[in-house]
Amino acid sequence: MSCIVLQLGQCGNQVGQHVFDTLVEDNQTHVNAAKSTITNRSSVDEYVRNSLDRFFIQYDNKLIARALAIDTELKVIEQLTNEKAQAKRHWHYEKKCVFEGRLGSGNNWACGYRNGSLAEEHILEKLRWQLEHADRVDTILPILSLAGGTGSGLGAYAVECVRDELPRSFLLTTIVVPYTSGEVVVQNYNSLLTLSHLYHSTDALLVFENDILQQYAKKLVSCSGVDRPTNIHDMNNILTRHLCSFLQPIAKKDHSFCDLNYLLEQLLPHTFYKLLTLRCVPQLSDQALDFSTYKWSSLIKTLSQMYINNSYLDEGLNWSLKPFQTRTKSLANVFLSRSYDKEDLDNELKQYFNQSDFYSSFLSPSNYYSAFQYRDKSYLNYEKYLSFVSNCQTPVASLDRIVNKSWQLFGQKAYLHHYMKYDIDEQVFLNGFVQIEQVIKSYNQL
Ligand SMILES: Nc1nc2c(ncn2[C@@H]2O[C@H](COP(=O)(O)OP(=O)(O)OP(=O)(O)O)[C@@H](O)[C@H]2O)c(=O)[nH]1
Repeated sequence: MSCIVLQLGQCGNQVGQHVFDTLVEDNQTHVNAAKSTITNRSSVDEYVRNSLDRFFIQYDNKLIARALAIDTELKVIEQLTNEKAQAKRHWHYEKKCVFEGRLGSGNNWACGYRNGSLAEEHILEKLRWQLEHADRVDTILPILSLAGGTGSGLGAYAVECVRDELPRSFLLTTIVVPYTSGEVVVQNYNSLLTLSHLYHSTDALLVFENDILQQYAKKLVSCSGVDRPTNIHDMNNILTRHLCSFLQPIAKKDHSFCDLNYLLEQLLPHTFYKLLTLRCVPQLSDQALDFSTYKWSSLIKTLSQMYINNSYLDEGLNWSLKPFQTRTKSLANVFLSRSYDKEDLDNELKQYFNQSDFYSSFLSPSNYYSAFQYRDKSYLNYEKYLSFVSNCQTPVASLDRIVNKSWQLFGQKAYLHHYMKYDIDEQVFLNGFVQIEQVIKSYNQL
């Protein structure tokens, strides 16, 4: 089974490149592990093979990313594909799968969407090239930011085209929510329009928020003992570590690897509930990792307290909150644990996560969560790594903020003329409001 990554706009391309770097890095970590640590070499070889087949075309000893890199500006694409950048990596992009425009979309969703319609044939041609080089493509992974013009507008258009072209493939879209403030004035309009279009055309939306990524990056930089400001690279590192922990192979109880679609089916019990979040532990800087040991019980306890606090971070938690005071409810959950140790986590997970207060009342206890373990290799350079993917209420606060801020502008008809120039009229906005308000309401009723 293969996956194709659709890198859309500046953010999508920068994050997408990090994703492939991280996948390759994870596939290589066992090479340096002590021989005694790896007790099942053939399973690890199978893991690496499985990951490479999923994300790379292997040709003539080279790894070609199963990716489309699409932007309407040259800058980022050039940075990704120039010879110097390609020479540093163990993998590269196929030139035929790169599309760069010349004009950008000027942070205007409507302009991006129009650019998407102009680029449709080029995008589909590149997609078909990738399809021809895969035995079976089950999952398409678009990555984009909600706020710019290209990722959001052209991205929304491209995802609709892919949906029409591949009606049976799973579309899992990674979205990056802009900072709450300090960016472009129309970011909430762009976000609203992107969300409402993607909610139609994709099966699931995996939500990352720049405010949280920045807070997380600050925490890691400050505990690494280095005095420097955080940058976008730190944030993308965190995002992709989370994301790849979900994308890399994981085993079922019978030790066979499961497809990504199998995990997604566990997480999407109802077609209307598409919002996924990822919480991972431990949250340590690379420098701190070398000096840290931790137990599964403490990782699971921390994760449950993060959930109770409705927080993505393990810092600043209110430890006195009890499960009945949980600030979020969920509809479906998946745990993915990776390590070299053979411990079974079932009892620990039960102790902390068999809490009816965590879940929607629709759920029966047997459906609270599913757990998957891989115990023949750890993830990257972590001794143990636990990822918790959840279809829960957490992202609703961001959606609510986007809708409210958009209403404030829309009420005064502010900036609408920028959108009308590209045939996006008030009705398109009103449809977007109705749709996302319905999503918020449905999640709030869980
Ligand atoms: N996490 C993260 N956010 C990014 C990155 N690059 C841009 N952003 C965010 O993405 C939003 C802007 O979107 P971009 O992807 O830069 O813009 P674009 O989609 O290329 O659109 P145009 O510039 O209008 O052509 C802002 O919220 C930025 O904070 C990145 O590498 N990582």
